[in-house]
Amino acid sequence: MADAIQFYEPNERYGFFSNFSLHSIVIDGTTWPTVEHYYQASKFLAADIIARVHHATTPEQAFKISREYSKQVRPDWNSIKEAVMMRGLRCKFHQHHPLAHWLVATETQPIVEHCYSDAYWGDGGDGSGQNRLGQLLMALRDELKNKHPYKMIRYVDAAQLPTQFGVFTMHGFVQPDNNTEHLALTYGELDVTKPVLIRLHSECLTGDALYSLRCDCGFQLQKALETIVSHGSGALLYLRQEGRGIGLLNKIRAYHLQDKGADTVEANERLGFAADMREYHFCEGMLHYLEIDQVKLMTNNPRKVQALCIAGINVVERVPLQEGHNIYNDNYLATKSSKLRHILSKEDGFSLS
Ligand SMILES: Nc1nc(O)c(N)c(N[C@@H]2O[C@H](COP(=O)(O)O)[C@@H](O)[C@H]2O)n1
Ligand SMILES: [Zn+2]
Repeated sequence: MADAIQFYEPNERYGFFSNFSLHSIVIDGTTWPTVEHYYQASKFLAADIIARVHHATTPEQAFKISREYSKQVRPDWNSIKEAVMMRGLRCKFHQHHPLAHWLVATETQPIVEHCYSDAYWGDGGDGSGQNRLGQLLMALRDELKNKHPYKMIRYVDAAQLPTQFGVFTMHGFVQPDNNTEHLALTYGELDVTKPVLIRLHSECLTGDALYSLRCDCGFQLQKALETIVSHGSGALLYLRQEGRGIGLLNKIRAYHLQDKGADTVEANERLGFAADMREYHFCEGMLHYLEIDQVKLMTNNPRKVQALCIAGINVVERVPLQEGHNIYNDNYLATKSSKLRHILSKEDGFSLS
């Protein structure tokens, strides 16, 4: 059996599982500062007691106040307390998207509230308790894992990524249907109440890492990261769709055909592929994790704009990203413009040599 995750203090690694973690929830139009406030207040029918618990300054206070009124707990409490707790948990995890992704990321690990003072919700400290809170969290995990968007993308972990432009946070994901690994690089505090500056960047090993002049990818990647840093915040989704989705070795085959005169679309087609094999549906899940639903999108590619719109993301602005035009990618960019409908305009600095 996988190692159990034990949680208790809200400031520890898995502290977000605690009902004392500072994640507010909205239930029937009322905002509760924590699940603990909601759970403790639900024990009572008297409006003045509910209000006192509701307005407690901390979850610890909410717990303490509720104990003061232990004689006035509603008579049916024992029969409804699990449902109340589950409702609070569902609201917390549905209303704070990263928490839900972190919960699903624990896969099949047992989740245990390690608590000496509680043998009902917790494990009683020695493992003899019922761990009902851990059980409900695992039940919620089972509910979520096969649902949209957790089915299309799985969050795995995050770490710092210092770059020459600034220090980003790198969030790792896996696409379960084909095991492809993707990244989201975020910079600064994302204010998701406003459109977030983002880039969907498809992997191009040759351009991004090997300084190729055959395309514009490396230049666009650099410019996008620089722009995000100078803007103060934003996100770059690095999508592992090498070669417009045909893979690196097929891209070499396509380049070979282009060396013999084919354009970038003809080369793909001669190899038996569509001009562009990429899909973007899973980006919706990555943006869901980041709680982004409105964006300013850095791209020249209308398919990326369209894909986000289909995914329900509000693309309030397309920010042109015309970078790295040179004699080696002149024909490539011209074909991107004429056949793949990339928006490359004179006003934004594009002109064929
Ligand atoms: N299949 C293929 N043929 C070429 O000639 C190419 N240069 C590429 N490059 C890939 O295109 C993607 C970037 O295009 P967008 O600017 O995002 O439309 C990226 O996956 C490159 O590897 N592919
Ligand atoms: Zn490229």
